[in-house]
Amino acid sequence: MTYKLILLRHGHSEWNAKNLFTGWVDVDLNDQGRAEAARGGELLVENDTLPDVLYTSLLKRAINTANIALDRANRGWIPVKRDWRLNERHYGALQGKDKAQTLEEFGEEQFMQWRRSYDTPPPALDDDAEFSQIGDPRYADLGDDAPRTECLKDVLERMLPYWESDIKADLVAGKTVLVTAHGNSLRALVKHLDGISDEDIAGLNIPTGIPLVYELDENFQPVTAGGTYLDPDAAAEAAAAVANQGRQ
Ligand SMILES: O=C(O)[C@@H](CO)OP(=O)(O)O
Repeated sequence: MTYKLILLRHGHSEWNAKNLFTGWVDVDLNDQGRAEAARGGELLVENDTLPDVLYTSLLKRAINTANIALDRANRGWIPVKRDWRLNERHYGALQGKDKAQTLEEFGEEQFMQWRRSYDTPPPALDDDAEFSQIGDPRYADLGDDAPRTECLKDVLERMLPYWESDIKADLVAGKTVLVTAHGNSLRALVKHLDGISDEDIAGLNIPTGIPLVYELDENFQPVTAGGTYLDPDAAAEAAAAVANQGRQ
């Protein structure tokens, strides 16, 4: 008995294209992102990997990616659960900042520590800053616990309880689960599934719009380490592009 989990990072967003740190800012997909999402849906069909239930973050780039992909797979009718715990990492005071300018201003070491270290969050974002989410009704239940910045460790800690309580329960019920989320929230989940060390996770980048399928054994261990991208060549190329952001 194995479980099937599909991870899908949203397609390119307007801010990916502008090379801005995004985090919890609710930017939409651009045309490239919508095309990637549609291709993601086709890959699900071509590989006969159709989800029974969908999980998304509360951010429209993930929601719309899932809608487009599932529509293409004629699967728009499956039940949906959304939770802030699948949101992108809150990027703190870097939200809305240009990645290339940030690299230039702070240097490679600090830039990469903020982007990819496991436990160093960027400086916190002020509540009255332009790109703050404080006061956004979708996070009202969080009250004062709403994050003002997060490192990957924080993302893992807020995401894992939801994985345990909800997502795993659907897998155990025999459902093929699609999680449509973000570069860093999916890195956190992959770190957990594959048992990647705090150091090695820095080198892992998730490409946009390409389904990553995990077959998990009864202990939720991946049958194939790292899962299987439904288009491995495109995934390798796109992951390298993510790694190089800020440098073009
Ligand atoms: O800006 C962001 O929110 C993320 C994902 O796009 O960027 P990075 O890959 O630099 O963590």
